[in-house]
Amino acid sequence: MNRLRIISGHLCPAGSSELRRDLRSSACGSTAGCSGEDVVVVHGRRTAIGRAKRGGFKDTTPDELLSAVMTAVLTDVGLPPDKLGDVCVGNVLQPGAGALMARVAHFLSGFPETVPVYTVNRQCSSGLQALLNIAGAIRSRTIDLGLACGVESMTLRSMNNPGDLSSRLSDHQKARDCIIPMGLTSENVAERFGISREQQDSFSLSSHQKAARAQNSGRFDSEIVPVSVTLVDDEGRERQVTVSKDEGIRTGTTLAGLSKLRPAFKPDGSTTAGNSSQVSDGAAAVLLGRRSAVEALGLPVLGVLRASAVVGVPPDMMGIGPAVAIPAALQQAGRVLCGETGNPAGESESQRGRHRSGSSSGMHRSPTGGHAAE
Ligand SMILES: CC(=O)SCCNC(=O)CCNC(=O)[C@H](O)C(C)(C)COP(=O)(O)OP(=O)(O)OC[C@H]1O[C@@H](n2cnc3c(N)ncnc32)[C@H](O)[C@@H]1OP(=O)(O)O
Repeated sequence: MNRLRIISGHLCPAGSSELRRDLRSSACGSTAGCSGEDVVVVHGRRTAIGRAKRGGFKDTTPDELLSAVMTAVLTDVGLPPDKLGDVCVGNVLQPGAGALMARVAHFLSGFPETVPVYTVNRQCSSGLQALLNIAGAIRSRTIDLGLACGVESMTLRSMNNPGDLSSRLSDHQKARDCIIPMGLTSENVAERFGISREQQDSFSLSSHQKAARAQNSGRFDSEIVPVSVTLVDDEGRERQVTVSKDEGIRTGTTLAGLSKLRPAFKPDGSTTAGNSSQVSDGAAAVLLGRRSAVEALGLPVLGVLRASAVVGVPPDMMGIGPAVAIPAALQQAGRVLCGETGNPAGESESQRGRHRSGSSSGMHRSPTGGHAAE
C-alpha cells in the first residue's frame, strides 16, 4: 500500500484533481466508482532477490523458487488451488521459456492437474506479461481467478547463447541490433540521451540508499517468502540456509566507491558493475480475480488493474522501453506523469514516432519492447 501511495503521488490527473483521489480509493480496494467486472489484485509475494552464481539461490532450481511463492500466495489468503482458472508464468532463460519447470513447480505446490499452467516470454517484462495475460482471461470471462508469476535463475542459465538465427541477420540492421549485448545497449542509451557517468552513479547511490533504508526498516519483510535451501561451498560441503533478504543491496555504497569502478562493457563506457542492473535469481506470484468473484469468496482487494500498454522500441537501446510504455499506459488510464511532456529523455517527436511503430516482439539478448501496467 505504501508503494501505491508513493506511485500515486507521482501522478498528476490529466483533467482534475478528482482523478488522483479516484486512484487512491481504487488502490485501497474501495468500492467507490468500481464495478464487479474490475480485474483486482488480491495478494502477492516474492522470494528475496538472490545474487546469481554467488548468492543464496545459486544451488536452487527455479521450480523450487516458483513453488515457494505459488504456495505462499494461496496459503496466505486461504484459497484452495482448484479455485484457480489458470496460472501463467513469465520466464526468459529456462529451456522452452520454462514450460516444464512451471508444471513441475505447479505439482510441487500441490496444485491439481486440472488447473492449467503455461509460460510466456516477453524478455525483461515477462512477469508483467503473465499478469496481463491472466487479467485478459479474467476480462474476457474465460476465468474468474488466476495466478500470475515470474521466475528466473540467472545462475543456471546463460544470457549469452543467441540460439539458431538466420544468416540473413547481417543484411538487416534492426535484425543485427537484436544480438547486441545488453551492456552495450545501456552504453547506447547513455550516449544518445547524454546520461553521464556521474548521473548514473548518483542514481545508483540513491537507489542503494533507498533500498537499504527499506530493508533495514523491515518494509520488504511481509512481501518476501523465506526459502530454505541447500548451499554448496567450493569444497562441495553442503549447509542449510534460509534466504529472506535481498542480496543486491549494498548498504555501504558511496559515490567515491562507485566512481572508481571500471566500465564493464566498453573500455571508454560508463556502465559499471555499480550502476548496472544486477544478475539475479528469484520468483514472484500475484493472485488476480474478477471483483465479483473475489468478493464472493471473501478475499481481500489490494488494488485494481486499470490500464496497460506495450510499445516497441529500437533493439539497440531497448532499455528505454519503460520511458515510452509508462506514459502510454497512463494516457490510457487518463493520467499523466507530473512534469511529463510525453517525451522520454528528451527525444524528438519523429524519434518517438519511429519507436512506436517498432516491433514489440522480444529477441534473444536485446528485448525490443517496453511494458507497463497501472
Ligand atoms: C530490463 C533489464 O534489466 S535488462 C538487463 C538485464 N540484466 C543485465 O543485462 C545484467 C547487466 N549486469 C551484468 O551483466 C553484471 O551485473 C555486470 C557484468 C555489470 C557485473 O557483474 P559482476 O561482476 O558479477 O558484478 P558484482 O555485483 O559481483 O560486482 C563486481 C564488483 O564491483 C564492485 N561493486 C559492485 N557494486 C558496487 C557498489 N554499489 N559500490 C562499490 N563497488 C561495487 C565490487 O567490487 C564488486 O565485487 P565484490 O562483490 O567482490 O565486492
